[in-house]
Amino acid sequence: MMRTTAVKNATRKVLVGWAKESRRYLSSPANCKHNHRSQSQILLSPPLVSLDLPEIWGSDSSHFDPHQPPSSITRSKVIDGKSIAEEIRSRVAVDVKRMKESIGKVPGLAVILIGRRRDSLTYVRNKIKACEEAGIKSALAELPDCCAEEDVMTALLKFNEDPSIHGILVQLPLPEHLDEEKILNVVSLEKDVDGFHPLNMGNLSMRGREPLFVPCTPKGCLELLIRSGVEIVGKKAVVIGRSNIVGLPISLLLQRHHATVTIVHACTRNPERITCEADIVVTAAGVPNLIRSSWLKPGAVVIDVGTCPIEDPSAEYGYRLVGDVCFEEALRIASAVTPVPGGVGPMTIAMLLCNTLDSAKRLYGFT
Ligand SMILES: NC(=O)C1=CN([C@@H]2O[C@H](COP(=O)(O)OP(=O)(O)OC[C@H]3O[C@@H](n4cnc5c(N)ncnc54)[C@H](OP(=O)(O)O)[C@@H]3O)[C@@H](O)[C@H]2O)C=CC1
Ligand SMILES: Nc1nc(=O)c2c([nH]1)NC[C@@H]1CN(c3ccc(C(=O)N[C@@H](CCC(=O)O)C(=O)O)cc3)C=[N+]21
Repeated sequence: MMRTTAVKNATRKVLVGWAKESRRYLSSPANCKHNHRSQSQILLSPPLVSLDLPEIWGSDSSHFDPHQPPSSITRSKVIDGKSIAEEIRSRVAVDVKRMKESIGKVPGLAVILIGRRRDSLTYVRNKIKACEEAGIKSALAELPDCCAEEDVMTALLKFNEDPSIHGILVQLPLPEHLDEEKILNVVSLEKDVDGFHPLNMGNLSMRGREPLFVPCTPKGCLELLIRSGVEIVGKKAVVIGRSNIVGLPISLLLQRHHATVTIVHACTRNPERITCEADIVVTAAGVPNLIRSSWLKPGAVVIDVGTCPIEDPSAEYGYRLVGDVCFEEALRIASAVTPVPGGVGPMTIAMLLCNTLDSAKRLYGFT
């Protein structure tokens, strides 16, 4: 019963948010050329975050943060994902505390880690540490590389049924012998904080529909753009990569924010000619130094999702991460660039905490 009310409230919230955003979009002078059309003809992007984050998902890409003075929207050349993520995480922590004090519940995240890939171990460690710092409960199921699909399903079903768990993440990539599609299909839709369930992805891609969760990395990229004051409406955006978990959802999100989006992938001929016309380049290819200065238009904004581990015995864990972008070259020509590390990566984790909190709020009808 309580659950039904909570879901109804959440639905109402989305609708109210949608209507509010519609009004804002239609009344914005920048969009007045649309005003003669009927509202239903306009692709409106409703807010995607129902956490009490700033109203940053508005269709006009302008953002408003009730906790920050407007002067905080500054454009520096290096987009500092680490500090933006820290700010979001501390606000999640405040909300978690408020939830605990008022209803005696905290959000819970379960992570399923299969095998011992070095990078996966680091990411999972970081996610669990971030949960602890935000007051979110975490549970880790570690399975050996050679585990059977059934073992994964058992762990998944246990978390699906556990009322103290509001988010479930199956760390990818999985070992070769496991069927990723089959496994991700089993994650409860209401706990799919990664947003990888086909129904969440489908709703993200369809006009007029709302996913319960938006994938963390794509959401983090948009958050970085919006918080850095980058205008998206009507801009030419190029996304490099079309994977289900990064490239595709990023392109869908940019489209929801009214960018004109081109997708570049491994079979694209002459990608450089396409990227050098873009106002915004989001790259998620996993190819170190793919993006040279000749690939960029002067003044472009560059979001580097790529994280390639490169052997480095002098680094703490024996490797360091490099992005897709030749950072020094990009700095010379772009108006803003995200670094690797310290750009999109920390935002992915911050968005995971947001989605987990959001999930718990939705379940308990807590606002
Ligand atoms: N910072 C973060 O939080 C995260 C970072 N990542 C990183 O982002 C990168 C991409 O991840 P993911 O999407 O999972 O990787 P995938 O390998 O699944 O996808 C890579 C995509 O890039 C395309 N691609 C590969 N090489 C080229 C090229 N030379 N030119 C143009 N396109 C190319 C591929 O094209 P095609 O489809 O034709 O094969 C594919 O669509 C990786 O480095 C990963 O580590 C991933 C998740 C989160
Ligand atoms: N189900 C699932 N969901 C994911 O979101 C997911 C995944 N599987 N598999 C792997 C990719 C990769 N990913 C990153 C998360 C954080 C950083 C991150 O925090 N990076 C830090 C550095 C990390 C470090 O090395 O210490 C940075 O860029 O500054 C990077 C990458 C999430 N992924």
